[in-house]
Amino acid sequence: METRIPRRVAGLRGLTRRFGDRAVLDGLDLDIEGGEFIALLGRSGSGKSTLLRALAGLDRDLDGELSVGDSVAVAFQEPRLVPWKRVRANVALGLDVPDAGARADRALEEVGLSERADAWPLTLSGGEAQRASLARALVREPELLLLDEPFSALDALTRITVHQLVLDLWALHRPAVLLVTHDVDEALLLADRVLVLSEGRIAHEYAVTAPRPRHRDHPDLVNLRDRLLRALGVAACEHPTDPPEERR
Ligand SMILES: Nc1ncnc2c1ncn2[C@@H]1O[C@H](COP(=O)(O)OP(=O)(O)OP(=O)(O)O)[C@@H](O)[C@H]1O
Repeated sequence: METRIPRRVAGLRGLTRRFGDRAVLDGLDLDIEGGEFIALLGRSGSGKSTLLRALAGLDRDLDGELSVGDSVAVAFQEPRLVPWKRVRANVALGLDVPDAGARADRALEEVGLSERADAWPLTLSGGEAQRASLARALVREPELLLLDEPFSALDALTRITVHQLVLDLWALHRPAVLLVTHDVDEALLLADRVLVLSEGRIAHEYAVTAPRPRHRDHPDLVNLRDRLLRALGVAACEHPTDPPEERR
């Protein structure tokens, strides 16, 4: 019988990041296994982006142990496309292989953006630009894909489409994903594991085992949403006996 041995793509032990006197990350431990989809929640200023920058190798002022493979790609909240390069060239940027153009075309096809390959970034819609940014991250076939609130600027309908796209791409390429988000429902719809960052550490961790595609009314998700909101220090969902003016 074949047993799957999880492959670790990142391991952090006692990771600490100080800004002046303040330790924003304070002895944080985290392991990321190959192929798992993690969502990272935390109050504003809790250090989510700081942790992501550490994992991306963009911050060297760290104490503790940080072991991350070379194969890491990041997509940020704003797509960060180079305006004077066409979409295909943006996707292929820094890709040092002979068939970079063909790979970029394949990645653009996967995100449904083939028709915009020769467009200038400024002519893309928000959703298209975000898909180009995903193609740029995925063309590197990363073992670890870091997503820093990539959906937060999208309108609700585009967001649903891009959620599905990310799940499809994840199923196809199976990178480990660490998604930073403010949105509890987004975390529950997408991730296998939801982490809450607080006081510089992973303070809470929840496994999400509901099968995909998920619906937000699934009883497991309703229950987890309540627990997550409490962990984040937000009042849990409205109660039928609440006075009307206190309801959302
Ligand atoms: N370069 C810096 N210099 C000084 N302080 C910083 C720097 N970068 C981040 N910080 C501080 O570290 C804390 C964590 O910031 P970070 O951006 O990681 O939080 P976050 O959880 O991603 O927040 P948000 O959800 O609002 O995006 C904040 O208080 C921030 O002001």
